[in-house]
Amino acid sequence: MASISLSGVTKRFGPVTAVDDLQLDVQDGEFFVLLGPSGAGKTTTLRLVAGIERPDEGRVLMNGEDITDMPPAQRDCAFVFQQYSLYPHLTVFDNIAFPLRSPMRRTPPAEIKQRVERVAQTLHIENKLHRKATALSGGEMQRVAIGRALVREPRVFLMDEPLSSLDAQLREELRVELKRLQRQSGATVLYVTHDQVEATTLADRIAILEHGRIQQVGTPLQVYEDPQSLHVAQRLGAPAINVLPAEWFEGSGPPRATHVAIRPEDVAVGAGNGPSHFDVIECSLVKHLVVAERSGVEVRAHTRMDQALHPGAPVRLSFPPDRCLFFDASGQRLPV
Ligand SMILES: Nc1ncnc2c1ncn2[C@@H]1O[C@H](COP(=O)(O)OP(=O)(O)OP(=O)(O)O)[C@@H](O)[C@H]1O
Repeated sequence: MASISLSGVTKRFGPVTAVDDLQLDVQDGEFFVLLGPSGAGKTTTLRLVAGIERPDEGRVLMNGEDITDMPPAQRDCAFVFQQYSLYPHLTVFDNIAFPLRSPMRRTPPAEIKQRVERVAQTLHIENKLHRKATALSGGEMQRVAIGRALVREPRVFLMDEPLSSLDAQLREELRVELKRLQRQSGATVLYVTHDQVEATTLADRIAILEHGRIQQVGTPLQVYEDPQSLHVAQRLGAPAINVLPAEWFEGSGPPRATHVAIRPEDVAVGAGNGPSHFDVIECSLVKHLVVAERSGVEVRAHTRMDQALHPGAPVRLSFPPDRCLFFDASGQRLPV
């Protein structure tokens, strides 16, 4: 396994700067997730590490060695794509065995058999090995695609939204399996997603990417609890963090604050009328979530089981100052 570093890496496509002076350090054995919206530069970053793209500026290092000019085949990275690009005319066994049979590897047949069977067992597809790849469900096909990466035991796994084409249940199952496999093998994984649930459950560390730049790096909890910008604060959390007008907090925050944000679980909910009352718009008993409104601003808050609220009823919401995050007009976090 290996560490990966990108140092001052920029990649342009004509007028578009896809990756902009990127600084990234992924440690050996780390599950590192790049999270960001469409067009943020996530796929380009993976392709730069794989060697499919060449940076316009900056260097790519693996285990400290400069690999910027090294061809992809020599980098020993296994790529798993969003679409399971299997060979339809081959069986599951032959699809998984494919990388071991490349002229560069020349693995003996007995070893191929042993490795393919081991990987198939890990992914619970051992009884499908002799089927054609096309005779599988979507979830099974994606397992085969992941198996084809695992069988190689590469230095680094690069995974580009590998679960996004699957239905919710399969995605969850495979997510758990991927994490277990990575823990057991100690593999270095650089994983791209725009799904925050996937990012926070899989990652040892997350980088939030936007416009080709890293906004913040940290463990999921660090990024969730201590976002350095409003953009990052809004990236993690479902329902999303509440953003409230600073006028509601006059005197209790930094004077330069233009936005105040608070997580739904930090809003205190009390029944009844009062000077700070809101109108309930919606409440979900299952999720203990209330949506309330005042002066056109919607606030989401978690309620207790025993709080009987209904649409149209008044509710008192309060925002403990120690749970509020203050941001300036450019969206940067302000110290309190
Ligand atoms: N080969 C290319 N030619 C031209 N522009 C490109 C190319 N590859 C990427 N881009 C542009 O670079 C930017 C970053 O693209 P990239 O695919 O890395 O984003 P992403 O974060 O992976 O997005 P998505 O989640 O939609 O896959 C986008 O504006 C995209 O249109």
